[in-house]
Amino acid sequence: MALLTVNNIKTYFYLDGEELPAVDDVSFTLEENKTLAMIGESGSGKSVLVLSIMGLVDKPGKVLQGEALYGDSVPRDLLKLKERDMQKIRGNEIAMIYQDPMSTLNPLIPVGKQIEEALLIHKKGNKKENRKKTLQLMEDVGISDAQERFMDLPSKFSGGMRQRIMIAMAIACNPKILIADEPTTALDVTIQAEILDLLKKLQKEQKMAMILNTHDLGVVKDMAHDVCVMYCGKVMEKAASTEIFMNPMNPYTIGLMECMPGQGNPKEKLQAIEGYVPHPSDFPKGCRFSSRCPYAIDKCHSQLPELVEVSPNHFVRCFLVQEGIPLIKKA
Ligand SMILES: Nc1ncnc2c1ncn2[C@@H]1O[C@H](COP(=O)(O)OP(=O)(O)OP(=O)(O)O)[C@@H](O)[C@H]1O
Repeated sequence: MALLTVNNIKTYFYLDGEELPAVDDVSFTLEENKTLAMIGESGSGKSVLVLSIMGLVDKPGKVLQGEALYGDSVPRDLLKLKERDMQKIRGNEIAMIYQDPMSTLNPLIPVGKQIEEALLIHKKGNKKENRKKTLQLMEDVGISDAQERFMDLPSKFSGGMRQRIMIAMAIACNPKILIADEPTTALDVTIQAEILDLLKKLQKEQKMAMILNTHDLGVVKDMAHDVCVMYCGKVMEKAASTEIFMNPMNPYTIGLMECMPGQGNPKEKLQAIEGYVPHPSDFPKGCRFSSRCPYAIDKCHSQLPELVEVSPNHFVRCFLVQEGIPLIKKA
């Protein structure tokens, strides 16, 4: 069942007299207890999208349109809630973790106190219960000597351990949705796997739904039930994860797959998508990927394709796919 239905969100930034479409008409559904991965290179709009849903976009940004219908029986539009009501949901029913734990953790306050604070803000229990719950949360996220480490400052912990503390804060109030924005990007590869395993375990135990922003298809394959591929503020492809990996259709998705280690002959050099993600002030006139797409035809440079359901629950934004034109790379 749908827990969050996002319809047509547009979030633009206004800088130096220019209008910058960071998130441009994005829609998706997050199912209860499921993980939806948002994948795309840096600058594709993943962070701005989740900040828009959380009501955390500040000037010069503005959410111009859309709805984020949250809840299963009587859904409420998060974008229309008063800040006071949104505060009750943020950190309580919908929690977020970021790439850099130090941007969330206060360096001057012991970690145990910070986790406890997350419970206090939402008035969860009395002092004694909260202390017990905090120690349990620390154990749950893999800090085994919780009692001894309760009063330690964040600086006493490694990057991976800080991320565990941030996860403990995020899950303290048993959120229904956890938004993880590049949660492992800043960590060593071995630690990344541990944090992802932890998120997977907690999601199952706590029956949370999760939105996972990442630029790493390996993470998507391992974690996600559903996938949205984003590029330059637009959804390029959307389907169940198994379908995306078996049958990627959009040239951008195919490009991302070709960059993924372990896809082809291990002796061969990894492919890369040529060029860079354009800045929003410089998006191509037609399909946003047309300036880098190895298959682009004339039409792709002048018209923007719609996102079309090409098979049940598989949506693709590409003229070639929609018109059945075979993808042939230009020499
Ligand atoms: N405060 C801001 N002012 C102006 N432009 C912004 C601001 N925040 C984001 N943007 C622009 O919005 C676009 C989308 O950025 P966003 O951070 O959402 O991308 P992303 O896919 O999450 O990438 P990353 O993983 O690097 O954060 C980018 O072009 C970015 O430059």
